[in-house]
Amino acid sequence: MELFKYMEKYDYEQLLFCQDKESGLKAIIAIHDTTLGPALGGTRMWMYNSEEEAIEDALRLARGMTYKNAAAGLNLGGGKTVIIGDPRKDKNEAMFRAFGRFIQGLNGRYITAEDVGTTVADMDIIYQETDYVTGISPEFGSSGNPSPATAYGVYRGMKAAAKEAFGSDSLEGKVIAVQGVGNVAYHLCRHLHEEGAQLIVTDINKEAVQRAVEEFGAKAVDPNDIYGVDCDIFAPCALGGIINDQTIPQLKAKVIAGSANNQLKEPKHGDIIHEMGIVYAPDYVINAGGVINVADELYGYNRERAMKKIEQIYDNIEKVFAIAKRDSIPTYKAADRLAEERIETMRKSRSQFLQNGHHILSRRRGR
Ligand SMILES: NC(=O)C1=CN([C@@H]2O[C@H](COP(=O)(O)OP(=O)(O)OC[C@H]3O[C@@H](n4cnc5c(N)ncnc54)[C@H](O)[C@@H]3O)[C@@H](O)[C@H]2O)C=CC1
Ligand SMILES: CC(C)CC(=O)C(=O)O
Repeated sequence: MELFKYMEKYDYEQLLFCQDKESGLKAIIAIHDTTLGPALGGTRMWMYNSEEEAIEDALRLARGMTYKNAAAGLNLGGGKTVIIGDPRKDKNEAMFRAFGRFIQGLNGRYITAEDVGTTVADMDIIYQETDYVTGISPEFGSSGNPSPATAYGVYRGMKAAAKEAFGSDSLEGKVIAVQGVGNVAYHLCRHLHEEGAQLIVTDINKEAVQRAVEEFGAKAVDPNDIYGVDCDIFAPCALGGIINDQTIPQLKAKVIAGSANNQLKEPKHGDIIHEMGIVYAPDYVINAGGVINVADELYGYNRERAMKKIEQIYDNIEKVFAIAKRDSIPTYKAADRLAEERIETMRKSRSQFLQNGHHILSRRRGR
């Protein structure tokens, strides 16, 4: 990949490579856009097949955070970190302390949190080195694990999508196929079960599947079979790129609404599902509950205030559908328009984030 060419194409600000031999840290921090404020986005730890794959993931996820934070109405820009390694074997305290010092060196341009492969315990270690970390333990007055908040936002957004597709936002009796029943989807399934939905689940982790079967009466299917099951709603809650040339012809759902980041393999797949009449709730709008929750820590965490904002994901999804109709475009493009319009409006009145400017972080310093 020609890095500067790619960064120029999508207007990235900064890409950092952080290495610490003693602890084995190999981290890539990507900062996409700080027009709205400091870049906030989680840290993913994953066994990438190559450094190039890790860089691509960091860049793509960082840009997604710019759009997610903008569409959610947060005064935050977009960034993300990937750490190369096996989260089950390669973690150690020194690694996250070293990573925390690298973040501190950015002086507030980037704030981290959890993502796939990292936990509240990891954020607590990072917090020993820097204030620019969220999703830390409630014992520190913070919001803890963002997954239940993400799940609640997806549940609210799914209701809005159901209203668009079926004329009612009730999920009672709806058949919902959930791909991946990890941290987010476990809580999502709980909300759906409580509302009387019928669940079909899959996961490569058999224990996770068993838990959903036992607690929510879900029916289990093999991972390859989830796309073609008879259902009303498909909820992708594992990894990205799963709406693609191979999976689209199998889909029977009328709605796609789930937590996974970067669900569309390529933009053209958003066009294809639009033409098929599938109501797609764009990933970064529906899965913003976690970032809304951790971002509230920057004001001194208030759960009630955060949950109120997460509830509004229902309205944000409705806004996206309205723009899609107004401009006769697919919903994934409408979401981009919502985010870009907000960034452009703000760009006119402020430029890059300045730590010593007046900003939410200046309120946090006195904590
Ligand atoms: N945790 C959060 O608050 C947020 C998560 N997301 C996104 O939501 C998705 C899920 O996140 P988490 O629940 O935190 O991750 P997780 O790692 O706890 O759950 C993902 C689950 O998917 C399963 N899985 C992986 N590959 C699979 C496959 N091919 N078929 C079926 N299952 C498979 C895993 O075994 C795991 O149980 C990710 O894409 C993440 O980036 C987005 C916003 C916030
Ligand atoms: C705090 C995280 C849930 C934010 C993030 O990285 C994401 O929404 O993907």
